[in-house]
Amino acid sequence: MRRAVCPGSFDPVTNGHLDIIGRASRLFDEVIVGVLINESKRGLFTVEERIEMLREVTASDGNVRVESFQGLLVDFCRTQRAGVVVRGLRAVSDFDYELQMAQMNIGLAGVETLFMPTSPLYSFLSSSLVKDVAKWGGDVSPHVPDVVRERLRERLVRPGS
Ligand SMILES: O=C(O)c1ccc2[nH]nc(Br)c2c1
Repeated sequence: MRRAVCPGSFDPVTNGHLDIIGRASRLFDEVIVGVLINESKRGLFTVEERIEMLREVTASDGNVRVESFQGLLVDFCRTQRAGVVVRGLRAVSDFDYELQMAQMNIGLAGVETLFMPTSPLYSFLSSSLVKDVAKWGGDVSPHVPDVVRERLRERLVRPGS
C-alpha cells in the first residue's frame, strides 16, 4: 500500500491545499493530511478546529485521512507507514525552503518528497493572506471551501465593520 503524507498548518485549509490533497489522493492508495501542532505559534483556529474543517471537506475522498502531529515530520511518516511527503509549490520562492526540508528528510529517514506545482488558480494563495482579507470583511469565497468561509466569518469579522 502506497501512502503519502500532506503536512501543513492548514490554519485554515484553502482551495490551494485541497487541490494538492485531491491530486495526491489520485496518485496514492492513501493520503494522510498531517496537521502540525506548533505550540510556539497560536493560530486563528485550534488544531481540533482545523482537523474538523479538513475532515469535512475531504470526506468525499475515500482514501484521505486527517491526523495531527508534533515533532519531526519523518517520525510522523514512520508512524503512518508513509514513505513519501507531498508538497505543493506555488512559486520559485517556495522552492528554497522546500528543497532544504526534502533533503533533510531523505537524510534523516529516507523519506522522499513529491513536489506538485499548484494550479495557477491558487498560486497566490496562503492561509495567512486569506485570514488577512477575511479579517477586514473581504470576500474569500473563491479561495476557501464554504465551511471555512463561514468559520472565518464567525471568528473574524467585527460586527458593523
Ligand atoms: O497556505 C499556505 O501558507 C501554503 C504554504 C505553502 C504551500 N505550498 N503549496 C500550497 Br497549496 C501552500 C500553501
